[in-house]
Amino acid sequence: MKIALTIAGSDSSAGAGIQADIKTMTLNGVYAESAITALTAQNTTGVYDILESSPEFLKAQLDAIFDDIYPDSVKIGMVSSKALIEVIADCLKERKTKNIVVDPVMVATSGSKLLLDDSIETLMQKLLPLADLLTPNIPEAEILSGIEIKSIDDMEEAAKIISEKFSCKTLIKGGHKLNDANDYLYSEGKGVWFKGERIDNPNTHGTGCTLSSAIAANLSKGFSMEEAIKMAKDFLSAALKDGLNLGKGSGPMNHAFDIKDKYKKLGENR
Ligand SMILES: Nc1ncnc2c1ncn2[C@@H]1O[C@H](COP(=O)(O)OP(=O)(O)OP(=O)(O)O)[C@@H](O)[C@H]1O
Ligand SMILES: Cc1ncc(CO)c(N)n1
Repeated sequence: MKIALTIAGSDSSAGAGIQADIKTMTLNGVYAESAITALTAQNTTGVYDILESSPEFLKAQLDAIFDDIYPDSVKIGMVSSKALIEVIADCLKERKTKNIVVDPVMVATSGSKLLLDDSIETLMQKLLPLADLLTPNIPEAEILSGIEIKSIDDMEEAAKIISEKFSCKTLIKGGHKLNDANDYLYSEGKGVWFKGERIDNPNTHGTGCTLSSAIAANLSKGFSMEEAIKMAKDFLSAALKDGLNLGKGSGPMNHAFDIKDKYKKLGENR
């Protein structure tokens, strides 16, 4: 069995973060491991508190993982402070990790900040150059590229700038902000659009985490970057389409859309 590791924050409502990553990786047929950067007290309406892991404890988690079950791919999500970013960067270099997908999480769907402003520079200098793929949404891509994104042309230009700046492939997600469900990949001098079907579902909590984890899972199974992205988008669309509607805000998707009927009997109320 192939192994994927997520290095990210915990979401107590389990729609995003570590919990979304583990569900996604598992349902995409790989074994999921996790190193937790922070606990968040979070639900569909917002992030109410954050307790960061210490750098020493994050390093201990990573050492335990890499000394024993070596991952075939790594997805990195919420990492809020400089010291944690440095621990991860040092580990990835030392362990010669492959198939690194970085989702440069800055703000949650609910609007809460998940990355400290003064850590963005460290993220750009230390972590992003180690990535094989970056998956920013539009506001994140504006910060990383330094240009404003108001059109499809701007999306293409920003992806090229980011890709050249950090020497990696860059997938800018159209998502809910611009250009529906269409995402743009810039890689080694050429660009390609991934067109998705726009699903009319306000419950998009954790879409970014899910997409990047599914890509990492697919890379660990040996698929090419373009195949991995295409399959990840199909998985995400199906999870959104299932129409789960939980919580008072932007709710989670049903990652288990494919197997829900298999266990239905066991879960039925008397
Ligand atoms: N309504 C939708 N229908 C289909 N695909 C969608 C929809 N909304 C987002 N997506 C897709 O979901 C993926 C994640 O994009 P999105 O812009 O939501 O990421 P994000 O803002 O990083 O997510 P998060 O809200 O978890 O931080 C992209 O592939 C995007 O095209
Ligand atoms: C822990 C965590 N990571 C990432 C996101 C982005 O959706 C979130 N809301 N929570």
